[in-house]
Amino acid sequence: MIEWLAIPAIALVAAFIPGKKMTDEKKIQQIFENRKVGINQNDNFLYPKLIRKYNHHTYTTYIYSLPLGVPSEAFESFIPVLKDGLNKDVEVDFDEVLKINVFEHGLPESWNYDDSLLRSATWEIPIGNNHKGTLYHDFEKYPHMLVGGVTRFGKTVFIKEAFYTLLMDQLENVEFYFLDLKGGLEFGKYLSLPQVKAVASDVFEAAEVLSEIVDDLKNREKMFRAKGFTNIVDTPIKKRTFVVVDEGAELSPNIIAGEGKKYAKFCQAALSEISRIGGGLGLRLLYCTQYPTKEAVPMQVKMNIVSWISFIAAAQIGSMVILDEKGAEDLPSTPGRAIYKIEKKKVVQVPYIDDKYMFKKMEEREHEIIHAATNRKSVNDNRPAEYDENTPPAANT
Ligand SMILES: Nc1ncnc2c1ncn2[C@@H]1O[C@H](COP(=O)(O)OP(=O)(O)OP(=O)(O)O)[C@@H](O)[C@H]1O
Repeated sequence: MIEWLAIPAIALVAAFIPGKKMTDEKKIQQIFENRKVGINQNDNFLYPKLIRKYNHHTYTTYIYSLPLGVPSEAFESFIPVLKDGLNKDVEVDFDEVLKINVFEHGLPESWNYDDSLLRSATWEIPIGNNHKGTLYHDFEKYPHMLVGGVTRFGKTVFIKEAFYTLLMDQLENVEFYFLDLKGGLEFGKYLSLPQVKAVASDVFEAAEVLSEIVDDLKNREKMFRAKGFTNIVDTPIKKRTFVVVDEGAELSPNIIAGEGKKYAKFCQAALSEISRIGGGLGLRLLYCTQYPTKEAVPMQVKMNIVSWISFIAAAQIGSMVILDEKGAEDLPSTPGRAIYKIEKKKVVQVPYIDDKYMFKKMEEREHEIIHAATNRKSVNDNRPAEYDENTPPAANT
């Protein structure tokens, strides 16, 4: 009989006798044995078998074959055990074989953003450093992003670095609408930039701005249909419109009381529409919340976003809502530490940026920033005459 055994924790301490320095390879083997990771076959207990080992500059990869019948998902819950046992960062991956990367050094506690991270003329933003380098997110491939995590762990800093990067890389082509529902305190100061079209600071203003965006969406849809376009990335249209929502829960009709309720309902419907059809038409949604509940993240928005970033979550349920799997609740309490997920989860340290740095750099390029809007003429050269830069939305008057 074959059975999968995963006996609850047995103290690992015994495996690591003080004074005796065990190699990581031996420790992993010992952990397999202590945790009974394997299957029982005809009275023989079969463990994963090390088939290859690669030494890289800063980490080692161990590759194991698994006895038939061992479910690969079981290794997900095994990661914290390995981390504790080895006292190192590890990454576990399964692709026919079990791959364990053991890293010599932890991630930096903090690192500063600088302009060398910019990738001019792209829609890529640095997500953060992991053990192998800097990861980038490409909004052309994955147009929308859901950002979660408890308060004070880096959501706003992340949105700012995304905003700064996109602005500096695409001065002539980018425009932003901020639903800055913490009173407009974070992004109101950028309203004078021609690329920032509107900053809504409450649910009423948000409804007004979203109504303009949805009207524009309908115009774009009509124009795409007339021209036979299916996705903006395959057209000559260079303009991209970012709608940034922080904090999404402030638009929940179940949370808002009184008069605001019906505006909130409209906002959620509009955001659902943007997430559903906006991507192909050039809209990009960056939706942030510290309340990962179905009230704060409307189902349509959630279903249409396939790239997620979560800072530390208060509980497993929070991680499940943002990332669709657990893990964010176990992140260290380091501001800027996050899990970025598209198909697979990656732990990163997001670069730190502040208004001072952004203002300084924007001042240095003030002339370009201001004149970028006028240079836009050629951007949408393929649009019909009635659809130009002056068609709505243009809430930043
Ligand atoms: N990437 C980072 N690297 C280092 N420190 C960071 C980073 N991100 C945030 N911090 C620190 O954490 C503080 C809070 O960050 P931030 O304002 O982004 O949190 P938040 O999650 O948006 O909070 P809130 O939900 O209250 O708005 C920052 O002032 C900074 O000191």
